[in-house]
Amino acid sequence: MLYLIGLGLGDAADITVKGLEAVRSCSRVYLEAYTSILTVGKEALEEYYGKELVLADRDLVEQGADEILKDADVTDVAFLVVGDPFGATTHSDLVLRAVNAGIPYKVIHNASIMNAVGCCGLQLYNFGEAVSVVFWTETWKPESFYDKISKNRAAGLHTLCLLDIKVKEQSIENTMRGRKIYEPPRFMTVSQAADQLMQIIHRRREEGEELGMTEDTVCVGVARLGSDDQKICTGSLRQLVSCDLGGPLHSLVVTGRLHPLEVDMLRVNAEPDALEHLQMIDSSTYTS
Ligand SMILES: C[S@@+](CC[C@H](N)C(=O)[O-])C[C@H]1O[C@@H](n2cnc3c(N)ncnc32)[C@H](O)[C@@H]1O
Repeated sequence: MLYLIGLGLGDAADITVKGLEAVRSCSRVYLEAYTSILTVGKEALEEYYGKELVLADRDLVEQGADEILKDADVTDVAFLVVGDPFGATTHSDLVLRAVNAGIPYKVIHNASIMNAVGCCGLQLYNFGEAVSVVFWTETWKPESFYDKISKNRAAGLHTLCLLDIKVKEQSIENTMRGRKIYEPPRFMTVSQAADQLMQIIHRRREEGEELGMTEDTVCVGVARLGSDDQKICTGSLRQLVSCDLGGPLHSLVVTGRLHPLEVDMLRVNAEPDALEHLQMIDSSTYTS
């Protein structure tokens, strides 16, 4: 049996009882290590589970799936995913490979950033399509996430922006020379994502485009949701450029039309200036 087990968002103890029992019964346990991270590392999980874990990077999952599935028809193998196994990244490829190989599989769910983000006070029903914000380079500055946010906002919907994670990346030079030297891991912060959005807004304003959001749009930055030191900060996009929410992982929410209850909830974690702004919002007409 292949078990896909969600680990939740906080620390080692966030695994469900059902998940923990499955982990302990498996002969091999893989920890997916490239789409999300917990605030604790592999060793802390090993100690808590009483089980050795094999780190599964992108190469292993995408090119070495046969190794993960080996003998899973006669023995139990676990594939651990931070959050929920089907939250944001679906790992459908691994499931389809198991199905095609006649290997039974079972999913043990857990909290995901896709639903935990509700703790910021916005109603999950009012979210549109989630987007990914990637690190810009000198020569590659994609803006498609802004267009999706604008589309959501035009429909009155909020947008969850998942922020880039770069692990086991190589510089172009090292790749070209065939050297296996990796860059240190990087995790995009709320401040960096807000800054990229501000740059898009400025550029599009100069081009005379009608804007889907502005520097004054109310946004929420969240960090390390589910952990003891989670942070939530509500402010205008401009304010979030200078916020420091600490270590990874971060997500940014761009609000759409706000319900009065959502405004009340947003006030709980609002920056002082944003508080004034929120007080002025007439939720039925809010669009800025
Ligand atoms: C591919 S998604 C996460 C998928 C994961 N399986 C889940 O269900 O949560 C990874 C992104 O989610 C966001 N994220 C994940 N965990 C988070 C947390 N605890 N706090 C804030 N953002 C988080 C970050 O933006 C991160 O880059």
